[in-house]
Amino acid sequence: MIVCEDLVRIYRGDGVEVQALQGLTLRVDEGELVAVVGASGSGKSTLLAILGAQDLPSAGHARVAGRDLAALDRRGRQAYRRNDVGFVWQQTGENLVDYLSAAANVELPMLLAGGRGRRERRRRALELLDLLEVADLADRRPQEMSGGQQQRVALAIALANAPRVLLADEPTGQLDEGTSAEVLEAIRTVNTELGVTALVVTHDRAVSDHVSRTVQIRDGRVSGEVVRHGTEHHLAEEFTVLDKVGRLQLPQDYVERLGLADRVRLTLEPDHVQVHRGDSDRADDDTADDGPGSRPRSDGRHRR
Ligand SMILES: Nc1ncnc2c1ncn2[C@@H]1O[C@H](COP(=O)(O)OP(=O)(O)OP(=O)(O)O)[C@@H](O)[C@H]1O
Repeated sequence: MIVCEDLVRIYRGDGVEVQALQGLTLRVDEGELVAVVGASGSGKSTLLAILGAQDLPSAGHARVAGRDLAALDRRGRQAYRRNDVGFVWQQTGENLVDYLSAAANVELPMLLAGGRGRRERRRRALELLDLLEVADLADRRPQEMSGGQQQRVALAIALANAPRVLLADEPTGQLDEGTSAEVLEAIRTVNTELGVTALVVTHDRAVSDHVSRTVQIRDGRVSGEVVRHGTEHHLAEEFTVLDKVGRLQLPQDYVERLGLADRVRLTLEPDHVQVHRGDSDRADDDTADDGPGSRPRSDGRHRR
């Protein structure tokens, strides 16, 4: 449903060049709920602006719901943004028109798209508000709601025209921890109940608890992925750069988690290299048939 291939976005200005995306590749299947997590400045908003057809990549391809975003003209972009994707932004106030009730806010995108009568618009608005557990607030205006309630209404607005894809930029950025968890669960509800493919962009790593897959980005490219099985988190892979002389930098969380320090032990396997703590036991110490070129023991002494 979402395919990004080698996306590059370079901002130029005042003789300075910023490479916000540096070859980002990402696939999200239909019906998936995926989080993109990265520190400030890692390129999250740039990615979302491209996926939202508000910006174009300097190089690479982006396809959403079967549409090549670079090929859309102005009308095509408008239709895409109105019908194919729904957005939720960080600023709770930005998602809602402050002088309209929650229900009228949800009806507005349907009114702009045309095709649905007044009763049908109202029926759908109430149905969506009900799914998001804010049906009792249908007649309230934004300032009469909490931040979490506003984000639930914002989700209903984003889904009003039944988009195939939901894009959320830091949807919990202004909320406390508990409310954030509730809003992320609400996104999960619409993902499972309506089958909408959802991409949530955030700096909050706790999002991994609420999505099936978390993609990490660093310096404008994908640096790793966490896949969730039930309550278990499995770090699927992490990418790093090997320099010309063979040095590589291990991710800090790997170093901390495994207590790697100073001297580490490398073992060459047929198709990969393992990295162990320098003081760890060698699994094969007792069984290995020491051939020529015996390796140093973990205590630094040679076997023979
Ligand atoms: N219009 C622009 N002109 C120049 N540089 C920009 C522009 N927009 C973003 N950048 C730069 O591109 C890089 C990526 O920015 P981006 O906003 O995508 O990051 P982000 O991960 O969303 O950060 P945050 O979490 O702080 O919003 C940053 O170095 C930023 O300064």
